[in-house]
Amino acid sequence: MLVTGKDILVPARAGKYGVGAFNTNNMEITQAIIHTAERLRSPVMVQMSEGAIKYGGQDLANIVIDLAQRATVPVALHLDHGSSYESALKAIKMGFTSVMIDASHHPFEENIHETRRVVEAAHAMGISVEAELGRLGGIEEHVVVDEKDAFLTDPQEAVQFVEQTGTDYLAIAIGTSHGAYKGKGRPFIDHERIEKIEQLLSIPLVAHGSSGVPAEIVQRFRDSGGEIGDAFGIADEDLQRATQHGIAKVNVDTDLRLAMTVGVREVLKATPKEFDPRKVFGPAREVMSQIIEHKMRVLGSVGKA
Ligand SMILES: O=C(CO)COP(=O)(O)O
Ligand SMILES: O=C[C@H](O)COP(=O)(O)O
Ligand SMILES: [Zn+2]
Ligand SMILES: [Zn+2]
Repeated sequence: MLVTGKDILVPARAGKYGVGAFNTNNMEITQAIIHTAERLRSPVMVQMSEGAIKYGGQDLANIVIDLAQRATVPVALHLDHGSSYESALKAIKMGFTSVMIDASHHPFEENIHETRRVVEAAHAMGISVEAELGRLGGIEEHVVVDEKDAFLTDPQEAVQFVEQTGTDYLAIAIGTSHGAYKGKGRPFIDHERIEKIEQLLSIPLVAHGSSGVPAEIVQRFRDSGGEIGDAFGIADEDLQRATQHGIAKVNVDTDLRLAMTVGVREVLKATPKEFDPRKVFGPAREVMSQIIEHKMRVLGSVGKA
């Protein structure tokens, strides 16, 4: 069933488990996400960035909405990294049930102002809101953030931010970063910071940049002709600890990008004469489903629907 992000994340925070928020860019990724959630009786959030909206538009949003409405587990359609009030409102008009306003690159007061505008409008329409405070490294939807410019979320500032904006859930910078290169080796996750924020805030917390970038998928990517450097993701143990301390929404995009691409590359490498799109793109769904299942088991959302 199609629900709001709050309907999914408030129980997750209370139940001390995480819910995967998986980015989609096409039908096959959407099917892998929602069918796996259905099979494992797990709530799930399907998210589209502004780039995905540009790529798939209302066509793709409608695929998500239709699969979500026909699902028997809770599914939210979420705008990932919305860059403006207008972008958030446009997503709501498209049928999104949760929107992020990411004004974390603006000065604190401006972030508050922009976020509060979106909260007031979204709440008037019964839609949930995610905001962000602090700055991840890596590449975000609209800006490249050099590691030196990244900064972790200040717990006291987070309290003030939530009080003044009314956001339903808050993305915090805790050491994760977007993309396949999250640092040399295991990224450092500031669990002390998470646990301080957990004590001060009762709303669901969000971890961006939470792909695990599994070595097995990276190897399959290389073996099927892909080129990738020293790729590292967040460790399962770090995610499990974070979900015990307030992290309820866990964002995953890179892992599905790698899995989808591995699925396609392996078909094209093994059967160079193949040109049936169903045979080229279809097998990737299974590769993605395995990644999604692993994440749902790590986060503890299996059976929580
Ligand atoms: O944060 C994300 C989407 O908002 C995705 O992070 P990854 O790049 O680690 O998948
Ligand atoms: O955080 C960003 C997401 O991974 C989406 O990235 P994208 O803008 O390439 O779709
Ligand atoms: Zn951001
Ligand atoms: Zn993100």
